[in-house]
Amino acid sequence: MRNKPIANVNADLLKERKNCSFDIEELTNLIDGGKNQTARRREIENMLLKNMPFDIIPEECLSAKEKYENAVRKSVALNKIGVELVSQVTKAKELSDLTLTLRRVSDAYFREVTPFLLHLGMFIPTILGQCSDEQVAHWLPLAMQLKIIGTYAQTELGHGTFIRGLETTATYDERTEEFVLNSPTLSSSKWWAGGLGKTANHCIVVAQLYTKGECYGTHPFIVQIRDMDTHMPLKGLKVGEIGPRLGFQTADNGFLVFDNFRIPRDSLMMKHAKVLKDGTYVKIARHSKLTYGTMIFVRVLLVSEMAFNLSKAVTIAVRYSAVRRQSELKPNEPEPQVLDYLTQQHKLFISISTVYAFQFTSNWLMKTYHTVQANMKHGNTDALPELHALSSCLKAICTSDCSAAIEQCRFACGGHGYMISSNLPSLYAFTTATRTYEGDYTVLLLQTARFLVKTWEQVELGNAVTPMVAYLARHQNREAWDESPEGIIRAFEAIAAGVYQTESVRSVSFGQSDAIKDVMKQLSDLYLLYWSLERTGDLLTTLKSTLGSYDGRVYERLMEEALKSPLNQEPVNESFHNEPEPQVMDFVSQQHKLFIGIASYYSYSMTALWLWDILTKVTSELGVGKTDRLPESHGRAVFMSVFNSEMEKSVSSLSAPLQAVLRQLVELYLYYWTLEKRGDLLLVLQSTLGSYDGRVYERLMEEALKNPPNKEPVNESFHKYLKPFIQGKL
Ligand SMILES: CCCCCCCC/C=C\CCCCCCCCCCCC(=O)SCCNC(=O)CCNC(=O)[C@H](O)C(C)(C)COP(=O)(O)OP(=O)(O)OC[C@H]1O[C@@H](n2cnc3c(N)ncnc32)[C@H](O)[C@@H]1OP(=O)(O)O
Ligand SMILES: Cc1cc2nc3c(=O)[nH]c(=O)nc-3n(C[C@H](O)[C@H](O)[C@H](O)COP(=O)(O)OP(=O)(O)OC[C@H]3O[C@@H](n4cnc5c(N)ncnc54)[C@H](O)[C@@H]3O)c2cc1C
Repeated sequence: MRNKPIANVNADLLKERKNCSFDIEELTNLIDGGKNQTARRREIENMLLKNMPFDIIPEECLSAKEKYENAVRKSVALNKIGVELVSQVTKAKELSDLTLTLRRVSDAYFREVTPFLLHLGMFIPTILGQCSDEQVAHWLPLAMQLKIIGTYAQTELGHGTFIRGLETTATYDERTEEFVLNSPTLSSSKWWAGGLGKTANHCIVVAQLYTKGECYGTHPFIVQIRDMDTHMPLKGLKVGEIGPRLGFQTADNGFLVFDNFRIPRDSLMMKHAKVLKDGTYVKIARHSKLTYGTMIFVRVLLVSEMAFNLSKAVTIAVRYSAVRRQSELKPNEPEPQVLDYLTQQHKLFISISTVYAFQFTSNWLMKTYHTVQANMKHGNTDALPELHALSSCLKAICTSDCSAAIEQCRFACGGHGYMISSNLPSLYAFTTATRTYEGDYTVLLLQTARFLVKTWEQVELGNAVTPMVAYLARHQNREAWDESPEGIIRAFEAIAAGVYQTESVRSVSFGQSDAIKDVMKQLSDLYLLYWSLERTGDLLTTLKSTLGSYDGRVYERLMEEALKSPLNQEPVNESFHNEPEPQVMDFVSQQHKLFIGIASYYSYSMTALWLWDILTKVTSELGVGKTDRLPESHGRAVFMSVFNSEMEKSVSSLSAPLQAVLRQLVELYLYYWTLEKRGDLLLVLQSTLGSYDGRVYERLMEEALKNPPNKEPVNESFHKYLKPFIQGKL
């Protein structure tokens, strides 16, 4: 499809393409996984192009209700073709290639996401990973042919991260051989599941399993929630749409509340545990966390999702940068393409290399995932902790880097990048959510840290560890890892870039031409160099050590540090008397995210007052500098010094405690910005989360109930599209 010559191509773009040092088709084959896969992808793309309805009015110009209905209309058309194609496939590998192609092509039809994302991304994988063989035989064909539409409802108003804290209960009633589902509190309302608000008629519900008076922890259940004919919510359920959000606007994320809702015994997904008719609980799993399997799978998928989304953003930004000309550098000469500015290349090229870093790592991670799954089928769960640690940190880093890089791509497109039609805002809104869902960034990094600490203990005991973390043993050897720049960078490369380097080298080592190898090597080097420079600060603090100080005062420093510990500030810790659940505010990582916002507010207010008086002078000072780093540091220094001095002037008349707090804020601001470069400021609250009375869950539910989609129990798109589709009449 892309091979056809296109009329009226911008001359600058043509020129750039002519400059390409390698055969583009060869690289396309490499990305697709081979010539045949490229041909198959193009065949499917062409077929979809012929058969898919396009938008008549741009999606972004529709109302929320119209957006949803339009998304259902397009999804149903796409699903029809998808189901047909899937039914022709006989081999597992063909199915996974086809699914990936459909996933990629489907993105061309949605500015936002399809309400079927959770059906495909989590409902079907959970059936495969959590059901017994008999259950798979029953549910999978229904789900694959979209005779039922499902979602995954785990998160509640009160708990998302801490799964063990979920409050929804499933209590077994042996008289009727049913489970009774209940939402005992407001905070136990299921919240967020995609497709739940209006589309799904089935739902995987994660609930605390009770039988014979004992709680056995969280388990997944497969539950019908809407009537198959009328689509009305079943009796005993309150279900609706949660309200507008940053992105995911057409995903109809929903809430679900249970009131003595009864489901058959075999609704429990029984691969890893079952409840017998008489209520006896039988554990089958060899590892206690196997019920978390779908999350690992989606974390693995997300690495390739991020590669794909960033590849779209950087393609947009690079093409536009080739077309866009700005600023007359020499009189009477044409303005340069913005792509020729070094600063522009600095913004963009790292994203290109990041795409490849993510894609190669993702291919490797998916293979690792399948190997671990195959071993687990034979009863070996040894590699699961490492897979969990790997998928956690790779998911956290790639989602975070991807959304930051997409923002850079938007900045690189100037004002036009802010237009919804550029697609950059929607790509950002989609990817920034991935940093939170399927496990919050910080929480997942802490899971990996936990694994590394345990591994370190093994290393110290002299025990063997897996190849991926063997560097921990090597780095006990001071010769291999000294504090010279080379030593530090060596350590950093080994830790952070090992997979990418080896995988990219392996993938391009045969078959590929020298031209492609050169480009891949350049991208790989750029990625390594960029991150060793960006994170030099992190690497240097590795020496922030009581043991490794220059003066060798090891024992004095150990004691000094011990005395600073907050645990030593009170003789008896309150957990001796009771064990409260921590507020997330108590996590230092959370305070790190929030307190700088308060300090910044004061800094900006003080500096704004001061700036007003001496605007002219400062404007000329801010103009200095040839790169963006220098003026950024200059601006930051102005904020710091003005904040410091102006605050000092204005606090002298205040009470001592208030003075102390304000001075702490100054210190925090200064200290934070020596470590970080960015921070957020929320000046106008208008927020369900930040209300003065702290009634967060009540306000979230109140707002959700005001949501227009909840004013009608069944959306008209059910009768128009969904029902005829499910009944095979479309
Ligand atoms: C035909 C049509 C065409 C269209 C085609 C389209 C095709 C579509 C295909 C693909 C689509 C791809 C896109 C997918 C997008 C999907 C969208 C998803 C939307 C979002 C969904 C969600 O968010 S669902 C909810 C997710 N929730 C979370 O992730 C919660 C995060 N919390 C946790 O994971 C855990 O609670 C925790 C890890 C943070 C803590 O758990 P817990 O308290 O139980 O454990 P401990 O901290 O006490 O640790 C105990 C011990 O267990 C280890 N451990 C923890 N987790 C795991 C695990 N998962 N596996 C293995 N081990 C685990 C932990 O390390 C500890 O080990 P120790 O040895 O004791 O140290
Ligand atoms: C667009 C979107 C779609 C979603 N779709 C679904 C879905 O389909 N199904 C579903 O079940 N869920 C879904 N979710 C929910 C999602 O999985 C959770 O929001 C996510 O897991 C984060 O949990 P939380 O909201 O409880 O965050 P919290 O845990 O409350 O996080 C708040 C803050 O506390 C910090 N924190 C929490 N615990 C710790 C700790 N132990 N140590 C240090 N810091 C900590 C976090 O880092 C974060 O800064 C979706 C969410 C979004 C945004």
